Amino acid sequence: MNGGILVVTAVGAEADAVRAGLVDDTVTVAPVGVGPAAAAAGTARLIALAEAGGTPYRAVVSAGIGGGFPGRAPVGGTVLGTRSVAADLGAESPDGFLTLDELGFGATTAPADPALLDLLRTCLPYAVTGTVLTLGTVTGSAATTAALLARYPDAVAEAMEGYGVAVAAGAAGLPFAELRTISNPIGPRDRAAWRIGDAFAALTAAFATVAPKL
Ligand SMILES: O=C(O)c1cccc(C(=O)CC[C@H]2O[C@@H](n3cnc4c(=O)[nH]cnc43)[C@H](O)[C@@H]2O)c1
Repeated sequence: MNGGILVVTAVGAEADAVRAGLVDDTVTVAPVGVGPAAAAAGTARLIALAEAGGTPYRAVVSAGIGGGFPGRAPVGGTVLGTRSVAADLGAESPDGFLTLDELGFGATTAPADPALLDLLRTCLPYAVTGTVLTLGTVTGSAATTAALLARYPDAVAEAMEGYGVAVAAGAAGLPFAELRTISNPIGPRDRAAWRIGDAFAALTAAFATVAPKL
């Protein structure tokens, strides 16, 4: 895949970690804010500006740190999303959570582009592959962790931006993928368990391998 790749992160420190792995300027890295709304709005604006400037992007990657489901994605590990799912977009009911799809209002799943995902998997054979959840609220209890896994048995990680980035990329007809490195286990809130430095190092290592192939 030649040039014009947009990598969207939430915060500047994630963008710096990605840039530390790059050797040239074929990849544009931009922090657009935390959460799905900031991710969607920021990504859409960057895509539109590039199109208007005559240098459109060829693909979009949502990248950054995330939480890993214990036993599936270890802290310090790397995850590639087969799909990014807006896991809290829907309605509660006495019988359980209803997704937007079930309500008939749209889709909550954004699949990764197969060719882009294949390329990333080839570059990162050590990465865990599976569903990455996008949530507006960081999971902080065993009960929510279990409920999410019951609804999404193939979930490996969660973060707060992937689905938003995917919606913006999809609206522009661009291939999308999500790459996360794991800073913390998902479960009862425990700030002492965070390993942000390890996750940033893994982001740098991943993009050092991936960027020359994009
Ligand atoms: O205060 C806490 O307990 C807490 C726990 C996990 C994450 C946060 C954040 O505010 C981080 C938000 C930021 O980082 C990504 N991220 C990292 N880990 C997770 C996670 O376990 N669940 C969801 N998002 C996570 C996220 O994409 C944001 O950009 C605070």
